[in-house]
Amino acid sequence: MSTRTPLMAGNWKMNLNHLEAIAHVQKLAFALNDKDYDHVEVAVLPPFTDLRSVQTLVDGDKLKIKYGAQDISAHESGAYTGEISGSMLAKLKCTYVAVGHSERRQYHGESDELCNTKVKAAFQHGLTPILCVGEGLDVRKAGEQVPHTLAQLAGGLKDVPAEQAETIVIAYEPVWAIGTGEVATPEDAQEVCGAIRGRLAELYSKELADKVRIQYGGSVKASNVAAIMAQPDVDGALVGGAALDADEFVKIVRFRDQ
Ligand SMILES: O=C(CO)COP(=O)(O)O
Repeated sequence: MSTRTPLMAGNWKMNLNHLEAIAHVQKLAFALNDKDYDHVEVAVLPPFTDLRSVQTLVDGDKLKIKYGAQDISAHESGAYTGEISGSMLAKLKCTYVAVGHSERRQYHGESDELCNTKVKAAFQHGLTPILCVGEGLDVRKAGEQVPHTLAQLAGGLKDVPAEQAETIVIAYEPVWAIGTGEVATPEDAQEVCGAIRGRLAELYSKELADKVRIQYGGSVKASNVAAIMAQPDVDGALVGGAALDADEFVKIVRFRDQ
C-alpha cells in the first residue's frame, strides 16, 4: 500500500486574470471541506500575475489549498527581462512550480538542460518542482514513449541530490493527450508512470522511488479520473482545461466518489 498522498493540481495555463483567480479559489474553498484534504493534496498553478491575489486569499482565510507557478527562471536575478525568479516565488510562499511543461518545451524551446537548471533553481529556493515529461504523437506512434520520457526524466534530474529528488513531483503528460480530449488509457498511463518509478529506483534507490509522486496529465476530467487514479504508479493528476471549472475540479479532487 502506497503512503504517497495524491496531488491534484490545476494548471490554469494562460487563463483567469487576478480577479477571476480570486473568485475561482473562493469557489474551490467554499466547495472543499476539511475531510477532502484527509487523503489528498490540492494545488493550483495560476499565471504569475495572479499569485499575489491567491496568496492573500490563502493566507487570510488559512485555506488548505496550495499554490505555485507555471514556470521559474533559470537565473537568480538581474537583466533577464520578463523572467520571474525562484526567490520571488518563494517570497509569495509558493509551494510548487511546474518545470518543463510540454508547452514550454514546444513553444519556448526549453531543453532538458534548461529544465535541469530550473529544477535546481526551484530546490534552491525551497520550492517543489513538478517536472513535466511526456512524448508527442510521433514518438508514441513509433512505440518509443518509455525511452523518450525516461531520457527527459534523467535530463531534468541530472546532478540533483537524493535528499532533493525524493521530494520532487513528476508529471507524465503525453503531449497528444493534452487539450485534445484524447485521454491516455489507464494502462498507457501506468506503463510510463511505472517505468518512471523504475528509473528513479535505478538513478537513486527503490526507497526514494517509492516516495516520489507521479502525476498523470492530459484531458483528465471527473469522468475518467478514478480509472487513472486506480493505477498503482499514478499518484495524482495535473489538470488543464477541467481545472478552470471549479465544480469539475472539485469532482476530480473527490476522485474516490466518482
Ligand atoms: O497540460 C495539461 C496540464 O498541465 C493537461 O491539459 P488538459 O487537461 O487541458 O488536457
